[in-house]
Amino acid sequence: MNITIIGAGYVGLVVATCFADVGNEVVCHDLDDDKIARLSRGEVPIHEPNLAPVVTRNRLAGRLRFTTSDALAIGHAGIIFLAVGTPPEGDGSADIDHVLAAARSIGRLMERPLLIVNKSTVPVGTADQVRATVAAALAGRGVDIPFDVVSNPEFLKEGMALQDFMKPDRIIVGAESAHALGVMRQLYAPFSRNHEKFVAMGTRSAELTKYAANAMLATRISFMNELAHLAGQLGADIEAVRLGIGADPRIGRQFLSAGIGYGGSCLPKDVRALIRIAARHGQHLRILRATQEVNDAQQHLLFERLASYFNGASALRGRSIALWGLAFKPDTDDMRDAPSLVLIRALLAAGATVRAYDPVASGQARRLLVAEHGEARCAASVLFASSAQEAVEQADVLVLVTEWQEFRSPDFRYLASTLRAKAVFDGRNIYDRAVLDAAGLYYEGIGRTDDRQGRAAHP
Ligand SMILES: NC(=O)c1ccc[n+]([C@@H]2O[C@H](COP(=O)([O-])OP(=O)(O)OC[C@H]3O[C@@H](n4cnc5c(N)ncnc54)[C@H](O)[C@@H]3O)[C@@H](O)[C@H]2O)c1
Ligand SMILES: O=c1ccn([C@@H]2O[C@H](COP(=O)(O)OP(=O)(O)O[C@H]3O[C@H](CO)[C@@H](O)[C@H](O)[C@H]3O)[C@@H](O)[C@H]2O)c(=O)[nH]1
Repeated sequence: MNITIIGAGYVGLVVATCFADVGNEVVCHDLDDDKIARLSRGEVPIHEPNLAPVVTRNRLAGRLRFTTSDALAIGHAGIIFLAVGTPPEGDGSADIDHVLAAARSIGRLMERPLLIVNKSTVPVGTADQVRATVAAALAGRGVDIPFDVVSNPEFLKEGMALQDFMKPDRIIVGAESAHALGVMRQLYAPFSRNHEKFVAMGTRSAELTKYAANAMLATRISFMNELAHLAGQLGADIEAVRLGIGADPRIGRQFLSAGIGYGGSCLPKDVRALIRIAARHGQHLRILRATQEVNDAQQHLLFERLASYFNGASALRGRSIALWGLAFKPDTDDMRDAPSLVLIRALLAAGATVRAYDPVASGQARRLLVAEHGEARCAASVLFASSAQEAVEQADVLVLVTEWQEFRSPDFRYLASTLRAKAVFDGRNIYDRAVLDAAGLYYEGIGRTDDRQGRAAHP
């Protein structure tokens, strides 16, 4: 089939690549000249494991093309996916301007019947708005060309995007016509071979399903983070509790890891957007508000622990804090809503300096911090190290922020010899207190047995 994807970001590029890889003729369109130029000459602008070779083989086979021309993109296919950004507005509502702008272009340029498939995460009722926008543009041209609008939210995770798309748990399709549903079934047949993954419903249910899924995931995380505080105070270990409850199939093992709060481009923004959607309908989503409140506090936890360890935030002035990991999770360079930024901002405000290392996200982090603090302040306060080892040299303490594979088994004796205050704060519970004790390092995790939580710990 001929398919067009509008938006070549973390989602659009993966969707375009995977559809091309199963034999479709795909055109991927973006407004960003630089992104399209890089993609057209074979560069993949995001860090996503295993994506680059699949982009390359499909590009070289001629099945995957990139363009900034909306006329070319819209003329290419009978199926057009919208995978543009839906960033948060000031009050947390999802901004669907990019979605509606793409819909207007389609209405202005389409010359034949179309299936318009929305993949962006959008408020309930957006499919109806897309339909109205396209219809208005057609009416403005004085033409009547049939089209359908389908909601097909995406559930891929960054860092695992290719396999999530190629082997999805479910394919949610909200459609109001049997014809649209039939085309979507055919399109997704290669990804749904071994068991039925296709779940058909109305467009509004599909739109809500996306928010409901992310809200549930966020709530599990906040629940575990809140429980971790209790575990720490009671002398229990949240990691043991996690294993214990995760063994119950009604609960399941995934998304129970306590840490420094959920971040990324989706969970924080989608929780806030769903709260706003409900508020507009007079509903106060109590559970979700608590989820967000716990998460906001959790993102500040490591700073509070550090302040407490040094006997007060004012004692952080002049301290050098090493950070391992900047991205909101491993295997991505995405810094959107990364908890590391909350920690860095607080450390800089307290007068500390930061030595940060991330295998791939340092460039994005630097851009964001320079935009916030200016080039000179950033250069004076944050060193972007080129290795994990360089980050800890001359640092007082180490904070593990992102659980990249390469941080899992460090030389603790080396850390004990190089860290001036000989302390490790583990924001992801990946280390074993006994091993650090043996190496002569002070250890604090999140809700671990014997966490002293910084109480007068530093001599
Ligand atoms: N990132 C994820 O893991 C993920 C997963 C599932 C769903 N989503 C949802 O998918 C959507 C896209 O997310 P993303 O992370 O890929 O965003 P992104 O910011 O990485 O990419 C969006 C792209 O759309 C382009 N764009 C904007 N308006 C355009 C227009 N009118 N025409 C052509 N291109 C246009 C931008 O230039 C950008 O390259 C969002 O609604 C997001 O919530 C994201
Ligand atoms: O047990 C856990 C699991 C995750 N996290 C944190 O939660 C955040 C989000 O992680 P994850 O969900 O793996 O990453 P995303 O790529 O943001 O994916 C989420 O958001 C996407 C965009 O909507 C959805 O498509 C995915 O299904 C959904 O998992 C990260 O900061 C993680 O560190 C935890 O703290 N504890």
